[in-house]
Amino acid sequence: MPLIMTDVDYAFPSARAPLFSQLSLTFQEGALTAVSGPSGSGKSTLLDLLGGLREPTSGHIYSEIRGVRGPVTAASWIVQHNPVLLGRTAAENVALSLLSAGSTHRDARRNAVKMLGEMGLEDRVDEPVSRLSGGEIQRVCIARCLLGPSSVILADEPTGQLDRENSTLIYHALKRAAFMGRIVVIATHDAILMQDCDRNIVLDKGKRDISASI
Ligand SMILES: Nc1ncnc2c1ncn2[C@@H]1O[C@H](COP(=O)(O)OP(=O)(O)OP(=O)(O)O)[C@@H](O)[C@H]1O
Repeated sequence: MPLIMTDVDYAFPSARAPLFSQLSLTFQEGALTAVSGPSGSGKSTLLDLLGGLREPTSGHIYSEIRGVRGPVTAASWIVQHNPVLLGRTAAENVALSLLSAGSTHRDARRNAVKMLGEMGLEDRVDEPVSRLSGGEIQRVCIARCLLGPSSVILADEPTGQLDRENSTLIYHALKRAAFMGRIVVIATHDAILMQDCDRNIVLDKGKRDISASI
C-alpha cells in the first residue's frame, strides 16, 4: 500500500508562516527514499507527518489499496539513539517484538538470531547490548524493525554518529528492508547515503516546498 500525501500544508501553532505548502508526494512499497535539505528545512517534521505524530494543517495523508483510501499504518522508527534494553542481549532485544506479537520463545529466538545474522551480527547475538558499538546497536534496532509488523520504516538521521563503514552497513540494512516490500524513508545529511537511495526528496527552507525530487 503506497503512502500518499496530497496538498499538505503544515504550520507549527507558534509559527507565522507554514513550513510546508501544498506538498504532494507518494511513497511506494519497495522504495528507499532519502529526504535531505539544510538544517531547519523540515526533514524531521516531514517524517513526523508521515508517521502520524503531527496532523497536517490541511490536506491529506493516507494509504491506498486498489484506489480506496485507508488509514496510515503505524510506522516503526529508527533514530540516532534508539531505545534498547542495555542489560539484555542483541537476540533478546530483537525477539521482544516477536514475543509481544504472540510468538513462542523458541520461534522468537530462532527468527531473531537469523535476522541478526543477516545484519552481519552472527557473532554478537548473545552479547549484552551494553557491550555493542553504536553501529552494531543500530543494526540490532533495524533487525527488530524488520521482524516487526510495520510496513513503514521512518529513519531520522540513522547514521548521524557513525563512520563510513557502519553507515554503509546501515544503508544496506535499510535497502534490504525496502527490498522486502517496506516503505523506507530516511531523513539525512549524508550525501553518500542519499545518492544510493532510490529517490531523493530535497527540501528547500526558503521556498517551504519541494525544490526537487527523484
Ligand atoms: N515545536 C516547534 N515549534 C515551532 N517551530 C518548530 C518546532 N519544531 C521545529 N520547528 C521549526 O520548524 C523548522 C523545521 O524543523 P525540523 O526539525 O523539521 O528541520 P530539520 O530539517 O529536520 O532540521 P535538522 O537537520 O537541523 O534536524 C525549523 O525552522 C524549526 O525551527
